[in-house]
Amino acid sequence: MIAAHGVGFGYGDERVLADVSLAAEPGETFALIGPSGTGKTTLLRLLALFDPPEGGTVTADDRDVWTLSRAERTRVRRRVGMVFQSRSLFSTSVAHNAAYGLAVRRSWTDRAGRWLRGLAGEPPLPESVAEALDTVGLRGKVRDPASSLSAGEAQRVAFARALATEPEVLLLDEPTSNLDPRNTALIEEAVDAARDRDIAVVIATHDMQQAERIADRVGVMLDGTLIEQGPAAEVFDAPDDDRARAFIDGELVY
Ligand SMILES: Nc1ncnc2c1ncn2[C@@H]1O[C@H](COP(=O)(O)OP(=O)(O)OP(=O)(O)O)[C@@H](O)[C@H]1O
Repeated sequence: MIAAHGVGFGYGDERVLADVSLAAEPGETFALIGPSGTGKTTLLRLLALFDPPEGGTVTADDRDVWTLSRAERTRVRRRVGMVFQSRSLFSTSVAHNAAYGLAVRRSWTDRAGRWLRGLAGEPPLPESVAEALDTVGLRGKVRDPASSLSAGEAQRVAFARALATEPEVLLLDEPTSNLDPRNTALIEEAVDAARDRDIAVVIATHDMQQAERIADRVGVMLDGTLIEQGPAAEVFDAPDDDRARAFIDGELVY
């Protein structure tokens, strides 16, 4: 649904992305791997429509999103969920945090919004919120204060918040950095569950083993360029590009 076509981007004088093309396909996990500072987050921001590209286009359903009206672009943005590296939760309950994205996206006057503002009495939680909390294994903690969660649980709530909006595209920026193996496994299971629901997942990760575990396709990013992309098995086993091979073999140290 969302695709970047030859996009470039820079911060001030620093050019960060050059001629990058990537399409998020439904029911597929695309892992963006590469050393720190090579532009993975910047590319995710373009796919999330936070920033317009400088050169190239970002399309949704084959339409250049930056030529759409603001209202149309907002509608496209609502079809995209994003989980950032730093998990920022409100100091309210797990349920409130998990429902927040849904309420903002739909309307503050629908059931989720009314409930969030304390107008709808006790939950039943909106169904997609309950399902999302199930997916990340936190249904049992709906009433707990978010401040009582471990870092791993907090990241799982952030994931549930994005999933509860029933996005068509899920953009994940290092969702398991600094997490223990159990929380990492739970997030990876949730990524697989999202993919199985036909969501297009794009995940930036430093963790090559993680990419091997969960990705259908892989893109190797170096110095702001996707130097190699293709089916995970092909990229890992026989990359065409020498620098991609060196990075995958752990020889390219930044
Ligand atoms: N808001 C910003 N203002 C100025 N420079 C920025 C900004 N965000 C990122 N950069 C620079 O752009 C480059 C690419 O950063 P980016 O965060 O996209 O890389 P990354 O591959 O995601 O890195 P990491 O894996 O460490 O998250 C870096 O040199 C970074 O310093």
